Amino acid sequence: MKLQLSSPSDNKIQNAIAITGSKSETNRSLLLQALFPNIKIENLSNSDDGEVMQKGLAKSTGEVDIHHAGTAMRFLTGYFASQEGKQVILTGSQRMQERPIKVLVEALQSLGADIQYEKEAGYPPLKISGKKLEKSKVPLPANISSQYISALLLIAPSLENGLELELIGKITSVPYIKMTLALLEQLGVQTSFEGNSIKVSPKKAVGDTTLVVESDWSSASYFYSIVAMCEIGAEIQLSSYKQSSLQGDSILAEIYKDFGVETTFANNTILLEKISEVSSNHLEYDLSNAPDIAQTIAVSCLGMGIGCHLTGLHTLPIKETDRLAALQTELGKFGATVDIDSESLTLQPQSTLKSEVAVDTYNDHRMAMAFGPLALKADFVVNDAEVVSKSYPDFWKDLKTLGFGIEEL
Ligand SMILES: O=C(O)C1=C[C@@H](OP(=O)(O)O)[C@@H](O)[C@H](O)C1
Ligand SMILES: C=C(OP(=O)(O)O)C(=O)O
Repeated sequence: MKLQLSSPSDNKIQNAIAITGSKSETNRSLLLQALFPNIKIENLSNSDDGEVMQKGLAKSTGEVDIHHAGTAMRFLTGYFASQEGKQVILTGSQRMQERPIKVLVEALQSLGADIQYEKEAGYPPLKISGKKLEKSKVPLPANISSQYISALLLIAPSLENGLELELIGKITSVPYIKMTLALLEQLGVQTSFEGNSIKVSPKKAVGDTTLVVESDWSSASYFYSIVAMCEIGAEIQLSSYKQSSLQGDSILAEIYKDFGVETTFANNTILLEKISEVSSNHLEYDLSNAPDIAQTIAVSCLGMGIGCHLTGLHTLPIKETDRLAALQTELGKFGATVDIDSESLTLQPQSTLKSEVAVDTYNDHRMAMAFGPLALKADFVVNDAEVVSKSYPDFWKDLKTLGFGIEEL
C-alpha cells in the first residue's frame, strides 16, 4: 500500500487518541500467562507481534512462524526449549533469519536445552525439542540484544532452581531487562540485579493476578514528534499512561522538553502540549537505553530544521532493517546531510526539504511511522505503508483523526 501524505489544513492540532498496550509488556505477559495460567491480562497490544506471540504459545508441535517479531522469536525460543514434550520449528520472515540468535541459543544449550539450527548456524529457523532444563547458572554477552536476557529471565521462575545470569560486556537496552524483572516481581517472584549479576528465584505457582499493560510509549513517540513540529498551542492527549512506567521509552517526556513539548500526567492520560520553540539548533542524545525512538527523534530534527548527534545506536543494524543505513538513505531523500558509523548518526541542520519524495520502509514499521509526522512540513509518499501493523495497526487511521491527508495511491 502506497500512501500520499499531506499536512492537516489547520496545524494547531487538538485531539485525543487511545493507544493499545505496549508490545513489549504484552509479549512478556503472554509468556508468563502460559507458564502461570492464573494470570489475567488487560489492555493487550493489538499488534501483529502480539498476535504471532499468542498463536505461537498455543502450539506444541510443527512450525511456528513469528514473522518479523523479534520479541516473539527470542521469548519463544526460551519458552519451547524449557517445555518438556513440545517440539517445534521456530521460524520467521527472511529478515528474522538474518537477525542473530546465537547468544541465546548457546546460553540455553549450556543450561541443557536441545536446539539445532535448521539453516545457517547462529540464525533462525531453530529446531527446538523441549526438555527440563537442569542447570541454573549461565554467563552471556549483554551488548548485542537485551531480548536474549529477557528470554531467559521470563522462564527463570519455572526452572527448578531458578536462574543466575552473569552479564558480560556493556549491558544494552537496560530498561527492557528491568521491565522483565518488574513483571516477575508483580507475580511475587524474587529477583535481584546487581552489577553484572541477575538472580531469579523459582516459583511453583502464581495466585490470581491481573497484569494491566500500559499503553505503548514507542507508539506515543510519533505524537511527540507531531506536537514538536506544530505551532505553539497544539496539544494531543494520549491514553492510557502512567507516570511510573516500566517502559524505557517514557524518557520521551524528558527528551521532548528540548523540542518545546510539555507532558502532563492526569487520570491515566498524558497531555502533550507545544509550549515553546526548540531549545537549541543542535541536540545530542545517548539512546542505548531507548533505541526504538532513534528514528522518531532524527525525523523530528529534520522537520524542525535542527541538527542532532545520536549515539548508543549499536543495536540498530540488527533490528527490522539496518536502521542506521535506512535512516541515512531516507533522510537523504529530503536533502539532509547524514553521517553514520556503527553506533551513531549525525544530522546537519537543514532549512528546506526536497519535494516529490517517496519514503521506502524496508519492512520496518518504525521507518513508516517515524516519517509520518514529517507530512506537517512536506507532502510525500510512503511505500509499503501497511508495515505499521507490526506494532501499531491503527497508526494511519489515528493520523487521519488528527486531520492529516492520507490517500491511498
Ligand atoms: O525486550 C523488548 O521488548 C525489546 C527490546 C529492545 O531490543 P534490544 O534489546 O535488541 O535492543 C527493543 O528494541 C525492542 O523493540 C523490544
Ligand atoms: C526492534 C523492534 O522490535 P523487535 O526487535 O521486537 O522485532 C521494534 O519494535 O522497534
